[in-house]
Amino acid sequence: MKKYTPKSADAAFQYGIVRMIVERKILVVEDSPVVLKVLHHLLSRNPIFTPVLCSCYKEAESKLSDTEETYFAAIVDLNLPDAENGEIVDLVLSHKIPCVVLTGNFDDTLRLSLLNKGVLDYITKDSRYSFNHVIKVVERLSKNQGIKVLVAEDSSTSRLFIRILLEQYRFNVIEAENGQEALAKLEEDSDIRMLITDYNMPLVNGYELVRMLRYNARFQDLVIIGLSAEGDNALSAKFIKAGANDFLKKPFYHEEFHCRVVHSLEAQEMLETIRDLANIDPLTKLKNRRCLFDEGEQLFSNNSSEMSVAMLDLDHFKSINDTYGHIIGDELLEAVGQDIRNAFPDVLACRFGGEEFCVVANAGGLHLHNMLEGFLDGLRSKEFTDAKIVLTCSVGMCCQPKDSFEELIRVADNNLYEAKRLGRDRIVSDH
Ligand SMILES: Nc1nc2c(ncn2[C@@H]2O[C@H](COP(=O)(O)OP(=O)(O)OP(=O)(O)O)[C@@H](O)[C@H]2O)c(=O)[nH]1
Repeated sequence: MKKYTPKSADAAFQYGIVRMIVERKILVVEDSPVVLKVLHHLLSRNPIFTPVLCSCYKEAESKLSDTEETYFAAIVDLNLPDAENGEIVDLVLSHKIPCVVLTGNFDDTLRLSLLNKGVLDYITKDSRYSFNHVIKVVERLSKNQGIKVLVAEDSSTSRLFIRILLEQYRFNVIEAENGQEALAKLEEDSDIRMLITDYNMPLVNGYELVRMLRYNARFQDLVIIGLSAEGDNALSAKFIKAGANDFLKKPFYHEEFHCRVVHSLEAQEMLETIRDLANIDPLTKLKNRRCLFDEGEQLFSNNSSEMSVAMLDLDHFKSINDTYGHIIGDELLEAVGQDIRNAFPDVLACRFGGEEFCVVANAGGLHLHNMLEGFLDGLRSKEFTDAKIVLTCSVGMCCQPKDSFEELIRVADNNLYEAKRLGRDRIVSDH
């Protein structure tokens, strides 16, 4: 069974695991006040973006001359009143800022020349969806920054070309000269999210590499794109049958390259979001009961003799709901979820149901007992919400070896009832 961990920074944000927000300034150069207003509104909806608005070339030039400021990306109107021939694009690119071009009319030749210059996208202002598309491109850039891509390719020229294309989209790129080196890098660095691999490589070729990776459950979420020189028409199917997500024939046009890279990544991210939704309790942001049993059984099968389990249940929670209402009750559960994540950082901590939680440690009972004491002390000394509500919690532990994971839970649950019977706010353990 698969161990669940949120992979993307976005998922981590969504589930409240990452709290720090990094501000990213987006330069917007556009002479139409209406378009400026729309872009400002759309960008401001994402808390990490700070739009910096300019209505002409001169204003943008002056902003960019301030060397203290760094811009994450720029959205520019191609035809400005004081720079009618797209000079703004060269200005922005000369500062090495990723640039999205907005234009009033579509011109295929101009579009190609701009993309060849290194512009990320060329978008016509023909409907309100165009502006959403611009924001999507900038958001994608922001996500890409945290994504490590391994390029496995024996030709240094090709490797460099692919690196440049990926870095244009702000991916974090690492390289390997052959399949064997790629495999070693993937084994040692679990942060690599995507592999772009050539077919013809010494030692281990791209096809063998993909097959080896897909045999290993650890690499099931790795996004793989195969590359090959022109000629072998059967190769694309071969790569995809071996488990690659997509395939590109060289020489490829860089817009197609980016589309395929982003498309494959987004498909994978969607899958992970669905998995997050299936595994994380939305209120407490703790793993849910189904995840507890999946991961708990796995821990048990790896090391059943050194396993300890605790069941935690908030005391008199019904009277808190009755006194303050369910909304406040929910706020408390949310805050307790955060406290549990903080108090048990390296162990499996889940919401078992209602106001009951379960913590599973792959270690002896003493270690878990100490962590639980710390958590209960923290809870007693805290006042929740404006109503200064004090919470306590009863805990049942099972630390003696048992025949199954379910049996560990059952014994911990019995001890929890004993803790309640003895007056609550305490730990009852079998150690
Ligand atoms: N607000 C809120 N309340 C919940 C949620 N899940 C369960 N509860 C409430 O938790 C309370 C649990 O009550 P009981 O099982 O009677 O236990 P208790 O009042 O905590 O008493 P002891 O466990 O004996 O200390 C019930 O009132 C449930 O409605 C939830 O998601 N939100």
